[in-house]
This record gives sequence, C-alpha cells and structure tokens, in this order.
Amino acid sequence: MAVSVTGLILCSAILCGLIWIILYHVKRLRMYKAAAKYPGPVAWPFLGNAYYFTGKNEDILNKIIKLMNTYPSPLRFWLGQRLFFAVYDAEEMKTVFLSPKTIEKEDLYKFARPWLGTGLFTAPASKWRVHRKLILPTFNQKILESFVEVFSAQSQIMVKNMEVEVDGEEFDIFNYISLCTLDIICETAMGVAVKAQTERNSRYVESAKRAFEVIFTRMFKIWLHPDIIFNHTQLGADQRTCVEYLHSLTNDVIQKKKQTFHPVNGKIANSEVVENQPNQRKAFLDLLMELSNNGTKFTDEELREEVDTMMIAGNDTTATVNCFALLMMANFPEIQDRVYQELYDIYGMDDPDDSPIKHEDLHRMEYLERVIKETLRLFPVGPILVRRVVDDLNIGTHTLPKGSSVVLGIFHVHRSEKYWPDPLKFDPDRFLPEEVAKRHPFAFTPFSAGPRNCLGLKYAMMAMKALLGTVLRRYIIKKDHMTPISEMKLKADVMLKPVEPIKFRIERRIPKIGCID
Ligand code: HEM
Repeated sequence: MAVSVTGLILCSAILCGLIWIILYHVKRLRMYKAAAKYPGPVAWPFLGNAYYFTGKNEDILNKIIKLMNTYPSPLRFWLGQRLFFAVYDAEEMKTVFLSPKTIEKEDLYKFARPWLGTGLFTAPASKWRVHRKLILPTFNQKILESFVEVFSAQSQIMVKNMEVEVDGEEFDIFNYISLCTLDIICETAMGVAVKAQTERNSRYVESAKRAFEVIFTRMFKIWLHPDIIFNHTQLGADQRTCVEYLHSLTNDVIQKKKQTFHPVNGKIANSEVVENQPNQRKAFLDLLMELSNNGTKFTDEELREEVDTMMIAGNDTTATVNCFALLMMANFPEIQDRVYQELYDIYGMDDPDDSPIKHEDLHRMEYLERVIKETLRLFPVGPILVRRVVDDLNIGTHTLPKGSSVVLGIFHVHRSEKYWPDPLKFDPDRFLPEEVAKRHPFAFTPFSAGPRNCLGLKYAMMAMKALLGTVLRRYIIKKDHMTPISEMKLKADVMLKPVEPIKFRIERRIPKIGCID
C-alpha cells in the first residue's frame, strides 16, 4: 500500500512536470515560429547555441563577429532558452535604438547588479526614466567646463610620472592612464582625491577589472547563471571580494560627505579637494545629494549605485580609448604630427605645466577630435549592446518577437565596407563634416544612441582631449614595430580590450622645425 502511494505521488509529480513543460513551450510557440524564419547556427535542445560560446573570454567576441560575417542581419541564436537576434545593419539599428520597445536592458546585465545595483546603467526602465531625468542636468555644459581643470591637473601628474620612461624601452601605457582616469573620475564624481597616481594605488583598478571579467564570463556560460551554482564557484568568491572593496570605498565617501552636508540651505560644503578654490566646483555626488535634499530623494543605497555606475562608466572606458588613440598615433607618425601641429598652434612651445589646457581650448582641437572618433570607430569600447524586446518590433523586413533579445552589432557596423570604404584604414578625415553628411547617421554609434545613450559623451570627449593633448605636448610616441589593425587581437570583458598590453616608447618633444612658424 505504502509503495502504491509513493508511486502515485511520483506519477503525479512527473505528470505535473510534463504539463508544465508542455505549457511552457506552447506559450513560446509563437517565438519558436518567428525564430525559424531567421538565419543562424544550428541550435541544440536545451543548450541552444551556448556550446558555441564555450572557451576563453577572449574568443567570445571573435565568435560573435564570425557569426555576423557568416549570416546576413538579423541573425538568430539561442543561449539556453533565451532567444537572441543580432542586428548589424545601420537602418535596422536605428529602429532598435529609437524604439521604446527596446529600452529595457537584457536580463544578462543583471549579473552586474551585485556591484552596480540598479544605477542608470543596469536600471529597469521604470526606475531608469525617473533617475535619468534627475541626473541629466548634473552633466550640463557649465559643470563639465568646471571639470576641465581636474582633467588637466591630473594629466599633468601623469606626464610627470611618465618621465622615467623617456628614451627607455617600450612600456605598458595602461598602467599610467588608468590611474590618471581613476583620479579624474574620483574627483569629478565623488569630489575626493584618492591620489591613485601619486600613491600608485591600483587596487580599485584591479578590483574593477576582475569584477568585469567575472560578469562577462558568467553572461555566456549558462550553467553559471543560477546564483546557487555561481555563488559556490571561485568566480563567485572573486566577485564578492572585489565588490566588497569597491562598495566600501564609495560608502566611505558618502558617509563623510553626509557629515559636511548643510541641512539648512541644502548645499554640500565644498568637497575636500576643492576646498580653497574660488570656482566652487561641485562633484556629481554633491549635486545628487543636493537633489535629495530638495525632496527628490535618493536613498544612501541609490546614491552609492549611481556613483559606482559613474565611476565605472567613466574610468575604464576613457582609459581604454586613450590607450588605443595613443597606439594609433604611435603607429601613424604623420597623424601624430598633425595633432601636434594643432596643439602647437594653440600653445606654441609652452609646457603643459606653464599653460595647462583650459576648457575654451578644447573646441580648437578639431583634428584631435577626429582622431578620437576614428579610434572609437575601430575600437568601440561597447562592441555589442543587448536589449530586451518587450513588444513585437518591426525593423523593416523583419519583426523581432516580444520576449526575445536584440544584440546591436556596433563593432561589425563600424568596420563594415558598406559604410566605411577601406574600413581597416585609420583615417580621421572620415569625420570631416562633409564626409559625415554622406554617411548613414547610425553607422557610427560608439556611445550608443537614442534615449538610453551614453550620459557621459561630452564629459568623455573633453576628458580625452585634455589627457591626449597633455601627453602629446610633452612627448613623441614611437613604436618599434607597427601592428596592422587587421592583426590586432581584441577581446571583450564587457568592454573591448586589446589582448596584448598596448606598449610604446616615448621621447621628450622638441618641436620640429616644420612645426614652428
Ligand atoms: C570613451 C568613453 C565612453 C564610451 C565609448 C561610452 C559608451 C557608452 C555606451 C555604449 C553606453 C550604452 C551601454 C548600453 O546600452 O549597454 C553608455 C552608457 C552610459 N555611459 Fe558611457 N561611455 C563613455 C564614457 C562615459 C563617461 C565618462 C561617463 C560618465 C562620467 C559615462 C556614463 C554613462 C552612463 C551613466 C551610461 C548609462 C546611460 C543610461 O542607461 O541612461 N560614460 N556609455
């Protein structure tokens, strides 16, 4: 009798399980039918195409690019039960970028939430709409202009630190630049001087790097998706250690700031680094705390999430692009000369210490701006972006079904012959206004596009110009052997990175005869 009751329970459980599986698949029948109309690699039961993404992190980006080179846009693939469409046609991308149906980030971004919570970058659309509107004014032109002083001062510290490399061997430039961009973002986002450059403290940079690696690895390894498995792996342990440190830093600053907060007029006492300065520069965190006091509340946790988001969105991105831009100028000395000529026209032979770069100088660096844009074209730090499709979305000849996700193939479009003749040639003049006018506007989207684009676009361009300008006024950058762009190995750890460190030599700059009027 006991056996038959057990048997009965077992049969019922199996039956319920089967009914659940059938209902689950019936509900998704529409999506399966839609998926069948698109080209893509053969998907295995349960795993989908996850088998394709096994292997090292550095191979994943190349595998995605290979798929895009094999199939026409839009292409279909499955990660377990998740259906993805990769879109890499500028017109189709335009529709996706601009549609309210694809404003929601893909669920894979949730793996960044232990670190960034629901700050702007990872926020669900409902929260993102409210916070984006509140935060947008803190990036206004006047505030950005007040930051240029910081961009310049920190870049000057960096070029001084690089002095030891003058006339030496090739060295890894990322070490210098990442500490400089970290000092810059800490001062402008939090209003504190962490002195990463002077004290050579790279723990933040190392922790953020490892945290990114872990997030990216987890995204493509579907067996690491459930928390219960991930938390028991070495990756889970690494993430906990890194995030604990990263959070402690931000929490510390918030608590200290709160003690200087003046509750009567709702203003923050000037932050420690800017105390005796006349222009009353405010950091991003100060501005957010003032907003909170005006009744638009950010909890302490939300403040930390938004500051962590800015710290990470604004540090590694600009550091990486600066390194790529310097590499391109080392590879192509004639382009470096043109940039220097432009700087010479503004500053003559004055040293950056005597006449630092000011905000009103930045708009005169037109050629440098084109160099940065061409760098962003060939090396977009966000090589792919992923959004959820919350309702059927017609993208021209196809309809992406509700419940699927869309991968925007920015890297592929940036290097497509369709939009860029001789795409692997480094040619900043592609960004002359008359050339831009001839091109599809969505063929160049390094900062994303549409309502959920990069909030720090202007900040980033100003910071990069100040840093690169300061380096090139002081040094000539040289490479012993040029690596053709087609042979440069790239990987994605969420952001696009070079597989090998970027190295070059420096010499002190003595203006060339041809450059002096
Ligand atoms: C070269 C530098 C940079 C590049 C190429 C870049 C690129 C991007 C891209 C592609 C996105 C969209 C990500 C996605 O949809 O998944 C994004 C978002 C964002 N970026 Fe940047 N970024 C840069 C620098 C900065 C800086 C300096 C800041 C702030 C100081 C910043 C703040 C943000 C924020 C807050 C978001 C989220 C926007 C939202 O969802 O509303 N970025 N960035």
